[in-house]
Amino acid sequence: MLRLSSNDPGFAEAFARVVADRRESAVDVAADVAAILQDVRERGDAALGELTAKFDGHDLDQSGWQVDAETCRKAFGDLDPTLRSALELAAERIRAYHAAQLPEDRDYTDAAGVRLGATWRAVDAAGLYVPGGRAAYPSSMLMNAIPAKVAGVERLVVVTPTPKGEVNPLVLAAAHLAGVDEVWRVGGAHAVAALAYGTERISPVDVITGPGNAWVAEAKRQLYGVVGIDMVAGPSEILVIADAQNEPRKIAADLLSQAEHDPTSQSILITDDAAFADAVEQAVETELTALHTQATARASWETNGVIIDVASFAEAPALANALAAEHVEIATDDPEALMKQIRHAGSVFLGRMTPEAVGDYVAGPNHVLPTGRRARFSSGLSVLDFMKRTSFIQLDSAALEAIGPAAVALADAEGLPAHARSISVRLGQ
Ligand SMILES: NC(=O)c1ccc[n+]([C@@H]2O[C@H](COP(=O)([O-])OP(=O)(O)OC[C@H]3O[C@@H](n4cnc5c(N)ncnc54)[C@H](O)[C@@H]3O)[C@@H](O)[C@H]2O)c1
Ligand SMILES: N[C@H](CO)Cc1c[nH]c[nH+]1
Ligand SMILES: [Zn+2]
Repeated sequence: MLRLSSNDPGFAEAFARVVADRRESAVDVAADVAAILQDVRERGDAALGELTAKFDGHDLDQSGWQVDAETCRKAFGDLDPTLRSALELAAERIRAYHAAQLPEDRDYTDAAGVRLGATWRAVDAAGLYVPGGRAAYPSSMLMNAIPAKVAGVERLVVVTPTPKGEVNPLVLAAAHLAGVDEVWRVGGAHAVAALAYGTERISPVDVITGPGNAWVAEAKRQLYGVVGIDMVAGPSEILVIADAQNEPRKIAADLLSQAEHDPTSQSILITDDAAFADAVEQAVETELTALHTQATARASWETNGVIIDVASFAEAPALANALAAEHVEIATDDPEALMKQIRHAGSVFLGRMTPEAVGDYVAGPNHVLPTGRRARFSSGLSVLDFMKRTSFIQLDSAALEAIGPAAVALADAEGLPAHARSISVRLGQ
């Protein structure tokens, strides 16, 4: 864990190093991933089977490549009632939030008499990555599948690893609840490759969404263009901006909530009170001992944790914008004032009673969010990631008379006479 103070003479350089390190390629997996993608492209299911045996420790021919719909339905039926209600509440809130994102088609005639518009259509097939290496993620099943359903995608294909061949029943129950069509028991970069290229068993998809570790995130990044991707959603990150009015143990718990995801996860605290910073540092130690995910959270906190004390919160927005973190929690008296100045963040959590973890499960907005400073140019997963827009144009002869000559002039200037001709022949020239 790194302690920094904005009063220190070397602060600017030290903070610049923190910003430069905010990439999941803290482990550089690009070359390994490129080799895996090529292997799956060339050898299909044979490669997928071998890589699953190597990384997840089971033989797909023995354990089964796919989980059928009846098994998912039964997993849902067998759920403990409390867990079923929790899953249903999460699903309802996620559905309601995403339904409001559905875009409207446009169709109008402008002043020149030209009819213009755009229609939104869903992709035919979506590949949904549901992580499952260190922990199982039924919540990510809902966060991927519900927006895809709302968008109107016809084929929803889930890939999810089942380490040692063990399937998590809540993940299957969530697949049933969300209306997923196929569940394949493969994970990692190889599963993403299978979705993009297709294999003997898995038909390719048009868009791949969802979160994952460094290998999954890098595979999506490299496959962009072969398929659509939502954005790069890698190991989780949290930036907490908190004043001394908070209880240190609560802020410590918030920092560890993301540290426990992955040893390469990143948790940062900005505070305006050095004594509070000390107290949170101590509280993290106490909280860590209570977690069964302690080893991962400790590795993450020790390697990537940062506590920055600033002279005033007026310094915080610039630091937050440079970090462009996946999650930003603002636990101060006037969170709104700081939020207005934060331009780059995946999602912002306002006030002392809004822990980031509530957004991971039940708030409604999507928890699949850009990491590695990509909130500078990407947004969280939405219904629009499963849709694309087609524009349309219609002219009558009066409209063509109005705007056609300008097009002819531009086509001539570009040295493209056939373009000019296709317009001028209709203008009677
Ligand atoms: N940004 C977001 O929106 C968001 C949301 C939820 C979860 N997450 C992140 O998802 C990740 C989940 O990670 P996870 O590991 O538990 O599950 P995962 O499913 O993402 O990855 C597990 C798979 O990685 C592959 N793998 C592991 N080691 C490998 C190696 N050395 N070489 C090649 N492949 C290897 C294996 O196939 C394994 O099945 C965490 O980093 C978490 O922070 C991010
Ligand atoms: N915090 C993760 C996004 O970075 C989402 C998640 C799912 N389950 C728990 N947390
Ligand atoms: Zn989380």
